[in-house]
Amino acid sequence: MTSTTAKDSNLGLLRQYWVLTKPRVTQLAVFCAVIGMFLATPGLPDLSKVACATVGIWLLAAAAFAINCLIEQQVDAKMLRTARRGTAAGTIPPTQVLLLSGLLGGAGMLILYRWVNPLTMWLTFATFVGYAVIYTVILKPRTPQNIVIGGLSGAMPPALGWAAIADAVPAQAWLLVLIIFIWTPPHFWALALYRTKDYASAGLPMLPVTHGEKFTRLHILLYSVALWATTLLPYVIGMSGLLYLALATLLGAWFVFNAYRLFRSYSDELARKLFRDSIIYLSLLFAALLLDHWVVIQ
Ligand code: HEM
Ligand SMILES: CC(C)=CCC/C(C)=C/CC/C(C)=C/COP(=O)(O)OP(=O)(O)O
Repeated sequence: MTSTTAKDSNLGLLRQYWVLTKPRVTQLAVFCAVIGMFLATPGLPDLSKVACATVGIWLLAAAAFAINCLIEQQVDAKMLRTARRGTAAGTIPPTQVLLLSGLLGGAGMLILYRWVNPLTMWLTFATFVGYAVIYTVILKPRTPQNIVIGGLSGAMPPALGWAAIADAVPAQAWLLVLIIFIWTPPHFWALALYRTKDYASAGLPMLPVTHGEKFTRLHILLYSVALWATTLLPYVIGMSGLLYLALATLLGAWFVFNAYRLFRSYSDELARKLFRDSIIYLSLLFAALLLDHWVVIQ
């Protein structure tokens, strides 16, 4: 092998490890955690704590995703979307994934314990167990409510961020958790609709597989309306101002309109669009919380 091809294949392998950590999901989850950190205090938070908490939460999330890929290697191999993962394709040995997760997770726990606080470490560890064990092993193969109940772990990032700065998780932080919790079903079921065949062939009881496409579209719409209402609560309880209220109202109207379009008539294209929009929606909603917070500080 020439040195260029050796370098290329090393890069290829590194990329395969990187993919196991589901980097884009982690980015948005960590973004929500960081917003939690900035909202946790009236002024600017201690930036070195923000940096350590961000790295610690990132590392534990990456470890959780790698473990999920390891546990699901056979299921992933049956689905088009996931079959290329190194764990599913058999190009990365399980022992290496365990080692990688142990190292990332261990480093994350240490950073959170030593430079953030034990509360954040334990909450992030509980989130790790909630996702990698309770969701992946217990709920996902058993019930179409898997992503609703398991969604609690995915919704935790703002509470983790808040705990990192305030060393406590007050009601305002739990409200942000509730928003992501209610956002998760439309986010996931939109994807599950255009990937129904994949999930059916892997034997996973996702809602469109067990209850059909129409029932799923209705539930996406109902959750989207509930989400719109829930996102107004930060203003109602006085944690955000009029700027947030205006932005959340507009974003909610846009998201519900898209969910309604999908409810009225189904196409894979519309479902794919709603899935993509769900990510843009959550990113902008959390950005709006921060923007509003800063306007209040000025
Ligand atoms: C139980 C809860 C959740 C489930 C079941 C779920 C499911 C999924 C799935 C299956 C994908 C893969 C799409 C693909 O491969 O094309 C995905 C993508 C994504 N999810 Fe979620 N998700 C959940 C929660 C979350 C949370 C809490 C966040 C962030 C706060 C998030 C952010 C994202 C992002 C950014 C992507 C896009 C990844 C990409 O484009 O590569 N998800 N989600
Ligand atoms: C410790 C810590 C902060 C953990 C992160 C928790 C978190 C953000 C979970 C999100 C849940 C998620 C992306 C599930 C993906 O579904 P899936 O696993 O069923 O997707 P797949 O079919 O692509 O494997």
